[in-house]
Amino acid sequence: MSPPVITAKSLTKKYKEFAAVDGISFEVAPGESFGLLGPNGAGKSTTMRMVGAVSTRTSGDLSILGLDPNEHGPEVRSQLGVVPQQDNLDMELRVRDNLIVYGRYFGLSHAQCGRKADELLEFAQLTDRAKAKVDDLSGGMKRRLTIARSLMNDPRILLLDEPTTGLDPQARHILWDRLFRLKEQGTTLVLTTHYMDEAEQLCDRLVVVDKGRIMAEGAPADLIKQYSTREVVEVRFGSDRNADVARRLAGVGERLEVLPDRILIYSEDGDAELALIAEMGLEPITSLVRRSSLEDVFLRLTGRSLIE
Ligand SMILES: Nc1ncnc2c1ncn2[C@@H]1O[C@H](COP(=O)(O)OP(=O)(O)OP(=O)(O)O)[C@@H](O)[C@H]1O
Repeated sequence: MSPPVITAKSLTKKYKEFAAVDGISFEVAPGESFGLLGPNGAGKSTTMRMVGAVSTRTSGDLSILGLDPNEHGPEVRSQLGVVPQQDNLDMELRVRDNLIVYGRYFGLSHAQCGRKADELLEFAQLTDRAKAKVDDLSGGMKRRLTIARSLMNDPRILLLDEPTTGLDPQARHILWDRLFRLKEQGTTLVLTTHYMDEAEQLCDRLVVVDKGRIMAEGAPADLIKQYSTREVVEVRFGSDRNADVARRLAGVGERLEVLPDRILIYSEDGDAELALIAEMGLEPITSLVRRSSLEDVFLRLTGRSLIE
């Protein structure tokens, strides 16, 4: 097996006494799509900044492509593509020129920059916007341009911090499609997200992080198998009846989770549990049976919902 492209051991970042990242360890294999899934404030961006060689660690070990980013910052950065949480495109420049200027930073000739920019505009489905002002692009287009820009230096690893936050569903799907394409081409992707569906779609493997620590690690499907049941029944009875109904439901399904607005029943067979609820004479206002997701894994591990 090829050696990992990223190795973190007991990686820690403290701000004064507060550990934003608290001793996390993980490895990323070449060509893998690896995710950090966790709620706001979990320490995902802080981890990404250390991996991206723009922030130094307080303790622990970190190796990126065999190099310590604390000692070889520029060399590490030259081999990475970075898509930050907030687009930081140059608003003064036209779409294509954003790519050209970025390529020049990396020492590409003007001709090389032009060729690469055209290839990446095609990839980002922005060819017909090449001469547009950045300001006139939609949010999804800006994101795609930021990704195109991050690829100008042919990075070996692409770091994406919350790539689709703030985008509408259609724009997210176009972006996911582009990231799938990169994955197929063998680019190593490391992404942070607080969207469980994004993590399930894009990540071969992920770590669930909360309060600076890793709570679990694995492929999305394996995590769901390990920490949840096959199905979940979501029933709403009205928040004033929740506690009372939950008492009566004790023993139904394998496990109950009582949230302020609904009750979750974890079960291998959701329809059977719904039938049981009906037999008990309980009439939910709404009910649905769905597949377990990473949201359920997070709830199980932390007792909290991913998006609060
Ligand atoms: N420069 C800083 N000084 C002090 N505290 C910080 C600093 N940067 C981050 N933190 C704190 O560290 C914790 C982790 O922040 P981080 O941005 O890494 O979280 P996150 O998981 O990426 O969430 P988000 O998606 O909201 O950025 C938070 O509690 C945050 O307030």
